[in-house]
Amino acid sequence: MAGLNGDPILGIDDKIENLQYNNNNNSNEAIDKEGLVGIGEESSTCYKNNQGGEKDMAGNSIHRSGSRPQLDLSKAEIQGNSEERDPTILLPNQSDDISHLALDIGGSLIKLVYFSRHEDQSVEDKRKKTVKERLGITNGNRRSYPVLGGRLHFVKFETSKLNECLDFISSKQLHCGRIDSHLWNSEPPANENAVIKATGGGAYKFADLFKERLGVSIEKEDEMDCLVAGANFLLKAIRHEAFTHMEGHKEFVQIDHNDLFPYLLVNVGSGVSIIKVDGDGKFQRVSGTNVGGGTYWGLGRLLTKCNSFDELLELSQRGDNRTIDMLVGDIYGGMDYSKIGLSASTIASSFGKAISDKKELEDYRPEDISLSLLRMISYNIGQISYLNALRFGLKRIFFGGFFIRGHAYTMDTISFAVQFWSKGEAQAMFLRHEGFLGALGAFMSYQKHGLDDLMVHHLVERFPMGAPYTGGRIHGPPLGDLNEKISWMEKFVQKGTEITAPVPMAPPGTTGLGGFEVPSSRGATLRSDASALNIGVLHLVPTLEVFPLLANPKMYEPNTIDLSDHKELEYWFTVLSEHSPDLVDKAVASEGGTDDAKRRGDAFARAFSAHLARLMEEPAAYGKLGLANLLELREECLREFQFHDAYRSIKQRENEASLAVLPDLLLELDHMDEEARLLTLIEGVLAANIFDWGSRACVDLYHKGTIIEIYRMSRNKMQRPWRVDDFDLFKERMLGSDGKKPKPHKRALLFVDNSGADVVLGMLPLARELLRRGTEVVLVANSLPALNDVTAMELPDIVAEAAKHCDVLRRAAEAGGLLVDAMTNTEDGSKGNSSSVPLMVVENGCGSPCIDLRQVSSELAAAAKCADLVILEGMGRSLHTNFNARFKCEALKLAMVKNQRLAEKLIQGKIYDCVCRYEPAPAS
Ligand SMILES: CC(C)(COP(=O)(O)O)[C@@H](O)C(=O)NCCC(=O)O
Ligand SMILES: [Mn+2]
Repeated sequence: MAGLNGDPILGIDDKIENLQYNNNNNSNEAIDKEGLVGIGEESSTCYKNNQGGEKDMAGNSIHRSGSRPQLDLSKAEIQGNSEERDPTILLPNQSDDISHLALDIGGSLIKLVYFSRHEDQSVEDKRKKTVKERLGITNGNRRSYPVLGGRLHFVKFETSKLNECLDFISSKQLHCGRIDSHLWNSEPPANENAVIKATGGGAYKFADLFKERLGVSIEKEDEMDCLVAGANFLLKAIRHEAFTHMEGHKEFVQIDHNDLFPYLLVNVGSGVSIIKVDGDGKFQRVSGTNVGGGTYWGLGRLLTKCNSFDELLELSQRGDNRTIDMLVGDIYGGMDYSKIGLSASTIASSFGKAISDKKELEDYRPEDISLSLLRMISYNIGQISYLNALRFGLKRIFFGGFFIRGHAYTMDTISFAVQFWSKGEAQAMFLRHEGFLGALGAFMSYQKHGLDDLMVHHLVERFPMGAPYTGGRIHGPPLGDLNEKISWMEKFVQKGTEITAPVPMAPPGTTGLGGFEVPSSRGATLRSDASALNIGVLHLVPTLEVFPLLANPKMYEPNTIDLSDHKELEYWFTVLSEHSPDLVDKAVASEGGTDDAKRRGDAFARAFSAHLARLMEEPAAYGKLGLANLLELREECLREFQFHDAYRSIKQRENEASLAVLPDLLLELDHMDEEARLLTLIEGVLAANIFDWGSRACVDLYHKGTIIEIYRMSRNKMQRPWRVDDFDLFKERMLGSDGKKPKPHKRALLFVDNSGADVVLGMLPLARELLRRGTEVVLVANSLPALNDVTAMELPDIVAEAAKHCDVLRRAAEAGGLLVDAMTNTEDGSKGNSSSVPLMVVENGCGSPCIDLRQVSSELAAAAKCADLVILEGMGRSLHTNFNARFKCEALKLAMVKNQRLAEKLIQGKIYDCVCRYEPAPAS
């Protein structure tokens, strides 16, 4: 390569000589390697009209309790522009004492949904103020009320342990109706009139106890109303909520919000309710059956002497129902009854063999009895549901309720029945939050906290981080503060127990043949406590938006690597596990290496490995799992244990080193002609992407040489053609052909990646080139630290340093409001050079090495509106995610592949190969 290949760049060696990662000089060759009542008997049909009023079948009004406390709307005013979408509504007379806790108190479980408000940690720094002014964002589309940023938590307790639940509510002061988390530590406020919404039989049964213990009144909400409200909310607002389950295979179904109604909701509790849902608050209980979960558990207990529902389910796993059920083959001498499409293994009569067997109850294995019962009840529910779907011409049936509890075999059996009877016309679907439908619905009944308006992109589901977690079970409620978390971890370690998820049980030897056909996932993924884990914590971030430049947001899938392939999951699991000790070292060092930091580091390592193990066991536990989620999990977990920036000092060191050589690089670039310069700039971005502390291969390299040695080697390896090389196309767009000068881009969004050389010697010079051509440049950086990625908070200082050496950058930074101090210092107070195109920095809304463009910050969304070029840089942002993303404008994806397996898989290349993918704007 011309220009920087040889010596000029060597001239800067001496300036950063001391900035070695390690004093080993043998570096030169290194780069070449590498969640009922027995409703069935209840028959009242309730139809709620559009206005929210309810009538029974005779048309009588049903009392629906008013919601207290309510919002004080007096003196309410819209802040900012009332024309604007979702303006902020100021409620000056409203205190925050709105209860944000709701319960579903069932016969066996208490489900609790509560909301905790984020402590607003966002700092309105100078950069944000200026960016907001420049982009015309008045409040970032943030509705400070009624929807508040915070977290929605899902917790459950056994009803027999009601006292634990009351202690939990009390310890978190959830009954006080306060939403400010910091108040949890202060004196509980008076709550004489406090009301908690609750549904389920226990809302009646235990109302006095709640008053006695917590001083709160229980306001009962209708169970059906709640189920439907909860289901509608989930289906509209939660990504990957619904899934099908056939032959052990779980597949998420994306429901189109505009095409959700009508559907059939089958709630399988003790009894079964079948509800036709036509819209929000519009539903009818069209049928039900008294043969439900209570029947399975009741009969099962009598017949097997089991002590719990879970035990009974576990027994079924090892059962063989052929010993009890009468099969078609038993009647037809082992033959199929093919004329009417029944195979020999079809159950002709559940428990039918028991009539002819001359055996007593003791002669049957409890395992076989349990399986036979489970199949009988599941098939029956599936069949009745299908018949009701047929009655109303419905294709979609959602199953929920305590009987399902994420049990693979139950779901398979129900699915099979629906499919068999409908001949594939109707589809059985299940809900990840199925256990929490009622509680969520009760929560929704608090009038106007605005949750019903939330959209998928406002909710980020995260792994339940803080709960004591062992053996694949979450033990009790989530832990509140850090000390609780750590001390739990320590206690756990003292007990000498390993924190690992349970090893999935081996499929039983007997096959249990004898269904319509044989559901193949039988027991293989049975978890005694499955429903407790299938959900995360929902982070409500009302400011998030869909990136406006996505060509097709509905089809957009951020992840390139599909982790539903188990081999792939295993590989990345190993990569992340092996990286963990090094990460812990860095994290502990970043906090001064104190004993407290060490304890936290230890706790982090255990919590992270437990989460990884859990996901290995059930990858779809929290919805569809991609590599980006795993990488984000790691960062979230670090933050959970209060490691806010593990690579802080490394980033500083690399920034300093790179800023020291920047002037020489700029000088060199300025001596090149346009074409050579553009090539050198792109090479520079690709080469500097090698400074990646998340890649094992790269970290190994850093132990072998200085920053500059590595940088130089990397540049020397930049021979074209790169493995993906669209440079010529990009060049033509930038410089033109046949003497024709193309119009410069109006605004370019540069998604920057790592600190140090990556941003300073790679992306900033490229930004400078664009600025020079009259293109506005927006540097898009992370909101929170992740590995050694540069953040939007850090970037203005880096730009300011660089601007000291470069007029183009200085003028643009001034025009973009980045050099605020510099501007206020100018004598006439003029806002920089008005003729310069601005350079801005905006945050992307994430804290991960990857980016999911369905959920970005409002400032990025605003900045994107008039952009015509998107440049994504780095492996996380342009390969792990967004490699296949299509935009409404031109896009350039630049990265060095620093992982052999990814190189092979994605670009049929090898480690350190480069990607320069240019995609012109689609024809409009
Ligand atoms: C975490 C990363 C995506 C960061 O890469 P970057 O976006 O900084 O280019 C990358 O380092 C990575 O995929 N690391 C894990 C694979 C490995 O160690 O080989
Ligand atoms: Mn990075």
